[in-house]
Amino acid sequence: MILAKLNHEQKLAVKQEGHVLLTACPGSGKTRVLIHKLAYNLSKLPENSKKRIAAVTFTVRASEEIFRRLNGIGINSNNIWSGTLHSFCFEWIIKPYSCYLPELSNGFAIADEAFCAELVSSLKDKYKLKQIDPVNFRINRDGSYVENKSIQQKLIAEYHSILISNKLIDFELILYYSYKLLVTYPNIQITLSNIFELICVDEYQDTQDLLYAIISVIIKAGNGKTSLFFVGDTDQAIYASLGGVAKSLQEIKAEIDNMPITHLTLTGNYRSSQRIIDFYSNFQTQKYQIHAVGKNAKEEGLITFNSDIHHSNIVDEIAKLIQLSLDTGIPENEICVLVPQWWLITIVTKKLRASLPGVSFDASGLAPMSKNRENIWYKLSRLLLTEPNPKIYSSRYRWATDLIDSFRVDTNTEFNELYKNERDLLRLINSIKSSEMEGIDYLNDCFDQFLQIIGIDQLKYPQLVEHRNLFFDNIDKRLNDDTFKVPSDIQSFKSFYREMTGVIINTCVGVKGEEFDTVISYGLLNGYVPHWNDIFSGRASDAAKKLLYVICSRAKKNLHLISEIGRTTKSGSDLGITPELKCIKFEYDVV
Ligand SMILES: Nc1ncnc2c1ncn2[C@@H]1O[C@H](COP(=O)(O)OP(=O)(O)OP(=O)(O)O)[C@@H](O)[C@H]1O
Repeated sequence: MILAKLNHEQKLAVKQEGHVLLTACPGSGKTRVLIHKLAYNLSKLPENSKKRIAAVTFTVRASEEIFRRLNGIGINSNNIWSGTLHSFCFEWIIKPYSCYLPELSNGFAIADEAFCAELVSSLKDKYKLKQIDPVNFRINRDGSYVENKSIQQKLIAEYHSILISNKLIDFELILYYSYKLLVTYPNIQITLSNIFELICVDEYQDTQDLLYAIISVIIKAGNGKTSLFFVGDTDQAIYASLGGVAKSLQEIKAEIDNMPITHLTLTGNYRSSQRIIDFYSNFQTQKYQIHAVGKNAKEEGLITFNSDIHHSNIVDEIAKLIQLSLDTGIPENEICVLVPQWWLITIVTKKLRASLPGVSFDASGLAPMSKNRENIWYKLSRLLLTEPNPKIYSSRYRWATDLIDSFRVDTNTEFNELYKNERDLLRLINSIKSSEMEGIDYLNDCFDQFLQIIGIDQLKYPQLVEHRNLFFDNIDKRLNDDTFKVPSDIQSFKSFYREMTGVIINTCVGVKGEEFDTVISYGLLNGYVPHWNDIFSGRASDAAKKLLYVICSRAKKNLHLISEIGRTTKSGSDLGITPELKCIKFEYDVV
């Protein structure tokens, strides 16, 4: 029954036992298989089993989507853990076992990105590096730096020692310390392999070496008890310059001591028209035919490429294209505008809102509080900022569990008997209201009311105060950062948690795995796509092809590509059209 909506190949993939590597083209149903694999394996767990199934995703948005979809097919996801690799490591390794590491045994918090960026900037000045000089902060399995230039290495060493002396860890340290804890203490490996009967990794092609290292240690400790399910597409590997490695079957096998892995694939694309597929096949690195098999297969749609528009007119042009789709009956949330750099999201959204006042827009990913995800006040704020609604009941229930756990860790006490279970806690939180209009004032007011009702004097718990200060400091920095121009009113804060119903504005990385009737992508210029980092690291052509492949394969029917003119480098040279796009011979439509 669970598998009724899958084709034969997809069913086989779900039912395949043991370790599996599933690679297939865009739109072939990899995510669908992953969701059903979780549901299928869950259905086989005995009732009241303590076993867990993990789904490690590339973005937080993707893991929320997993829960939403499981909920949609009526699956109780209590035994599923899903989140990014960093949250997996933080929750299952760092939090429970940090006392074993001298660097973390006196307490720690996750460093805010803005704090790290400021620190790196001042260290670059100190070490006489230019602000644009890249520094690779990744750490190898043995603790050495991936970065090989000696000045940069000194900078990283000082950066780490400042973080540690401030009891802070960044994302790279979370991964490295997790790996170190795992290999130093085999009991942790064994415990995790006893907990997890299956570990799924989505978009494996973009994960970094330490992911393979961490997951394979757990798989090996399980010695057959824990299965691995890797899902991805090497043509969509767009993180190479940021450390992503698409390992081959042989390499993955070697990671798990040559245990057998079944390599499966899926054929056919259920998402896009054949015309769109034929267009983006130009950017394929492995040549094979992709056949459209879904309901859009025969759509003609529109495929346009504009390389004449001046960048000062770009918003009007995008607005025109959005209107064009709306006029053909495409709903707002089936239109996506892809910006070349994430900090442009809020600026472009603001301008488009002014240009199309009757259209709603959803700019995701820039919530001012999103950098505090492990902070207890973040966990409380997302419950305060969302309305009780049956559609998100299971998410809010999960967030309440998370809040109860964090409260226990931060205060060493339990919630008042009255609010000890999720339902009572949610009822309490739903009853809290504030008339404050500014996001920060609103949250502060709600936090105070919350503490008062549960009878907690935060001053008695230094960790609560420390985390509250950190939470608001981070928001404050984000709001005051001119680059982001994030709005500060409470409605904007709340809008980050609303279900997306408007035209989506995001980056290519932000919409990995998603699909839209119309995709509009601008900034297709050498220096943006591919990014300078790719150009400097000698991977320009490969990176450009893969980015274009991912961008174009999000579209079901219409695709509008723009390489605007008039954009320059800091030194004033013109940015040219991405060469891999420029050389394509295609009969574009004219609109
Ligand atoms: N067997 C099927 N029958 C009908 N529709 C399907 C089937 N399999 C997948 N789809 C639909 O095809 C679309 C693409 O599926 P999905 O997102 O799982 O592909 P994917 O392989 O993960 O794509 P990408 O690599 O681009 O993320 C979705 O709308 C999905 O619901």
